[in-house]
Amino acid sequence: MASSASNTPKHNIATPSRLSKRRHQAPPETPDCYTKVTVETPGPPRNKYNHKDKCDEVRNLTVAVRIRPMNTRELTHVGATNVVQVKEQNVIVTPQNNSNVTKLDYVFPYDHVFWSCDERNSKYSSQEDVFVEIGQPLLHNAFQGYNACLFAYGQTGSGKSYSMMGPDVQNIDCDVNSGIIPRFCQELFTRISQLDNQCTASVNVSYFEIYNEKIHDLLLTNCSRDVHAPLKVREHPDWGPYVVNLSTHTVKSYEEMRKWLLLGNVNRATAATAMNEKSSRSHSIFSVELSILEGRNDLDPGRRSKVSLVDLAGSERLGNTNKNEKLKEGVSINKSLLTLGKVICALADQRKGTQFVPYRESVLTWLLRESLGGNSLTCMLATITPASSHLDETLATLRYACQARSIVNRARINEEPHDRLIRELRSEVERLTALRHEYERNSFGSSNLSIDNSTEHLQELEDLRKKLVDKEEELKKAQCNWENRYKESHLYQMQQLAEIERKKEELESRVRVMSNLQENVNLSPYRTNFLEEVENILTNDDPVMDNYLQNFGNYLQELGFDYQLVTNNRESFLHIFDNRNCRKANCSINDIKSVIKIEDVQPFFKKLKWEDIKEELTESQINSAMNGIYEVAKFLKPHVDKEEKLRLAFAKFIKTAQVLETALCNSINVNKPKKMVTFRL
Ligand SMILES: Nc1ncnc2c1ncn2[C@@H]1O[C@H](COP(=O)(O)OP(=O)(O)OP(=O)(O)O)[C@@H](O)[C@H]1O
Repeated sequence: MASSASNTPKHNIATPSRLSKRRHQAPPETPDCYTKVTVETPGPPRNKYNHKDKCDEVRNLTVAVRIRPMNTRELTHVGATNVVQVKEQNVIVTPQNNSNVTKLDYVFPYDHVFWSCDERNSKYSSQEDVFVEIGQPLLHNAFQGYNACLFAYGQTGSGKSYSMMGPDVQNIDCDVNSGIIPRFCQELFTRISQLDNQCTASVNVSYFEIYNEKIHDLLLTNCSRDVHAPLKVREHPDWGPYVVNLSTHTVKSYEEMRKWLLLGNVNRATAATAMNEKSSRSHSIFSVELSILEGRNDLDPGRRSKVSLVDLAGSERLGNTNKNEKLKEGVSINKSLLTLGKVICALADQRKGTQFVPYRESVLTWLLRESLGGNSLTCMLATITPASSHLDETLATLRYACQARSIVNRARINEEPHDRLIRELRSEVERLTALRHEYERNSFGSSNLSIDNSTEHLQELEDLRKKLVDKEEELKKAQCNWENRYKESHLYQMQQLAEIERKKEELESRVRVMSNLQENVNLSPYRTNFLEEVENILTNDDPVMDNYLQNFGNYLQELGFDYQLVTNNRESFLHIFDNRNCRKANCSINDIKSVIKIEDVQPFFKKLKWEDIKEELTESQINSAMNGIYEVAKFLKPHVDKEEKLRLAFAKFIKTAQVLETALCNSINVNKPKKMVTFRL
């Protein structure tokens, strides 16, 4: 196997692009898998970005391919051969030649190629080699403040979990076989311990899986994952998509981190499939959040980063799965991977003007949005088997991986703008200081400078000195400004907190009042503030219409009058309406005690004080008028903490307006008996 790998590729090596041009010439017996690779596999990205901007890193996705040894099943397959070879950073696929027709090789170039088929071969890449090449840069990026992501992609059983975690996911102690994740965790703490004494670092971890398009927290200790409700994805305006209520755990040592990793691995869904004895059936995402503060207090600059280590489930060909109940699982896994493929395609095509990237079509791609074409430095590890029996999947994986190399990510150092300014000024000062020293050494150390040259150098040196002094001054100012701004914002935060506390209390009292109020009393933000007082004079009890009053009411109606009984806590009144003459009168219950027979009604009426009925307002008229008052009030509202008296006066105004409104609303004719409200203007 190793020897075949080291064979020099045949002369008919052709890049996939050449092959595609000749595809129509392929003989009829060309196997299916060739025609399946319909999209032209891209060559190396022509405009490879590796441009370091002032604050941004614009970089193509780094793509690595790892080839694992053939397993027993593959070796015992009839006609099994090794069809994959490696030459420098190229993977060469040589299709099996069982006819006389000449077949063409496929050559795929990558950033890293790991040949892990035979330990005795000099090209052999161990777990450590893989970590050094693609794991350590992640750590480096994280310490600089960049988000980073590594995801393992490949066919089921091709070695993703082996590369990411190791041969046994439940025994991840760091040894020669440990995968990228345990090594990453261990080295993370080694590096933290080597940080400057002034720096403080904090590490948080989370671990979840996406299983059948549902998210499950893998770090829940006492909760059965079967009954636990799946978590949801939401989008934060600054951080992008995130998992709601996902548990995160602060870890202070590798030992603590290891415990969480092990717990997560145990919880991860595994099931036997026809392809792989203990195949991982879910996509798992292990995230490490690192915050570094360059000093002991909040004023010192800091940076944060998030590293996502993703072990994708293998793409399962449904035809190869022998259990029906696994069908749904396979479909969901394929849906995520299918969308991942679409996303990779769309992103790779961005240069050609494709705008839409279907991130939202699957949970996986939605959550990996920042890692694919966003604020992250991302690496893809594609794993393959060299066995001829899996040629078509291998070609598909290689094509995917090749295409992914065209994806461009734009990463930012995650820091506050003032931290960035201070960092940039500091590095500028350092650069200028070094330049000055260099100049001084060169100018004064060299004796054979001409007079002209030395004057020129002295002038340049002077310029440098000035520039340096200016920058140091600027840095001092920036630090001072930031300190003042911090104090100001701290004060402001405290005020806001007090205000929130006050609002909370107000809200609680509003809720209490609202739950007691009659449903026909309208509420507005200002109205509710003062309803508690009104509440005292409102009553929910209906006025009692005893027999006597009932009789009197009947008399009134016979004579063509309307009436309305109104009551408050103290006494009841009768409003009598003479609609024919557009007038009304009020009388107390005691006043009508003298009316015993219908003949007594007329003299009783004569004694009443009548007043004209003015046109009644409708409820909506009252509401719109009151809304106008409240709108004006909003503009008049005095500033918090300013002019206490004015605020008091304003509060009284609002209160009065609100009481007035309640009274007006209550005076409108509706079917229900009216409440009587007394108010002072
Ligand atoms: N580089 C390697 N060297 C030796 N053995 C390997 C290597 N890669 C994978 N294997 C072995 O191949 C088998 C399948 O590997 P692994 O479980 O990592 O595949 P996978 O891609 O994660 O599968 P799935 O998609 O089903 O999760 C395991 O027995 C593993 O030990």
